[in-house]
Amino acid sequence: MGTSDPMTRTLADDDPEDVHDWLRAVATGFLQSAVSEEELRARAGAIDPERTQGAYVDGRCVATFRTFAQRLTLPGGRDVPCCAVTQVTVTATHRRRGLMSAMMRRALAAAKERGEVCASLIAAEYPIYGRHGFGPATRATDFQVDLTRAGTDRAARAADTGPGTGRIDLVTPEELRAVGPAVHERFRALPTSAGAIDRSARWWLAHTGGLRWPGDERRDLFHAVYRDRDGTVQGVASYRHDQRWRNSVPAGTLGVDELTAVTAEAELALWRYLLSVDWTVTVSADRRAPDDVLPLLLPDPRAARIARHHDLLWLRPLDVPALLSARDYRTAGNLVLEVRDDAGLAGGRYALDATAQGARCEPTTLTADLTLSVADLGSLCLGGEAASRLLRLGRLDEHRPGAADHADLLLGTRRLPWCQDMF
Ligand SMILES: CC(=O)SCCNC(=O)CCNC(=O)[C@H](O)C(C)(C)COP(=O)(O)OP(=O)(O)OC[C@H]1O[C@@H](n2cnc3c(N)ncnc32)[C@H](O)[C@@H]1OP(=O)(O)O
Repeated sequence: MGTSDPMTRTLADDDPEDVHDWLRAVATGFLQSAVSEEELRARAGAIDPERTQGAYVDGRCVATFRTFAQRLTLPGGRDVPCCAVTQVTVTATHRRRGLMSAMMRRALAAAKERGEVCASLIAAEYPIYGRHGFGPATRATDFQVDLTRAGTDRAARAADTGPGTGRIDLVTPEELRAVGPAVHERFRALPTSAGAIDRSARWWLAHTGGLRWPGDERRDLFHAVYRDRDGTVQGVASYRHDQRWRNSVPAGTLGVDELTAVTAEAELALWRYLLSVDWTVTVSADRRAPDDVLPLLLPDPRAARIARHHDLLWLRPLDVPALLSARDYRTAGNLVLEVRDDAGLAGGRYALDATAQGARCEPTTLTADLTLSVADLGSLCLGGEAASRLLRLGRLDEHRPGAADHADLLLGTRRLPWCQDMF
């Protein structure tokens, strides 16, 4: 067994075996025992060697860390470049020696250098990333709808989308690949889509079964689209069905994998469709917005049980002026924030001037209204957390009475920020 200290490096540009070794280490880090050659080939396509770090001991990869370029939608519908962090693993033999922290520091510095406005990730466990300046910025709700209690009309026409409106069509994976990306891009640009992230061509390929490997447990999805009266696709939904029966009676669960709608009409029509599929007693819908309309669509909203309510997207501001200038605010107003950042990446005092025409945020010497950590700014910046709640916890310092309430008025959003995609 080697005794040398781990050496951290980015992957080689021109060596597929280097990438494959790294992917095997990711699998080990995530406690997956074996990876097929086919899976290695399929996964390798996502990897940009320059943005991928590995730590090596005697030539063996013991820690992994990867980032990729992402676009994040802010309140108001504009998006900013973001550094998405993923596949962070340290093999059990080498954990708690600072390997992850060292790779994180390097990745955040590189992101700042590239001009990425913040970093994002989905945290496996809550306590890992706060110390690196990440705060939970969006939450998601997993609903389980008991159709036997919901009071919905099971005999109604499945695709009844209402008088004179559009229609639901089931489409093939290839058809979804053709129409889905444009719907999602339009969705991302809506003023109410804060927290949405872009989907690559690879994302659509994986979602529609174009990237598979043996042992992949993803079940085949059905894809439905909503077309409005003019034939324009305004929403898409993908779902699976477990086809369960008990004593000759349907006992199935329809699992909603995703639902993205550009119009309210499309959103309602797609939900009505998903709630009406025969052989179904339970509709499960994971990672929905906490303020999704789903429960209120049911005559008995309590039939939509909340199975889980959890943090999803975590954000780490890297460029406070760029982040706060690009979003819209609920009302006009001024706020001076003192941001503490132990890593020295985004700290400083910043003046925000929000108007109906747009916002400006720049470094200032004015007296601060609030002092907060960069991680708490990550939680507040999309409007998914309240400054007044953090104040009650003693996590913010208020230098002007009412400043936290004023921050809530400015930063709060009509709809909660929401990200339904895992990465
Ligand atoms: C975005 C994503 O990819 S999420 C996936 C994260 N990966 C996993 O969960 C896979 C299993 N776990 C692991 O691979 C590792 O334990 C990691 C990646 C979570 C941490 O890697 P390590 O190299 O052990 O972390 P590192 O030594 O840098 O820890 C830094 C600090 O964070 C703390 N920390 C690390 N992991 C955890 C955790 N799971 N819970 C609580 N604290 C933690 C450490 O105790 C340490 O604190 P200290 O500086 O006060 O001593």
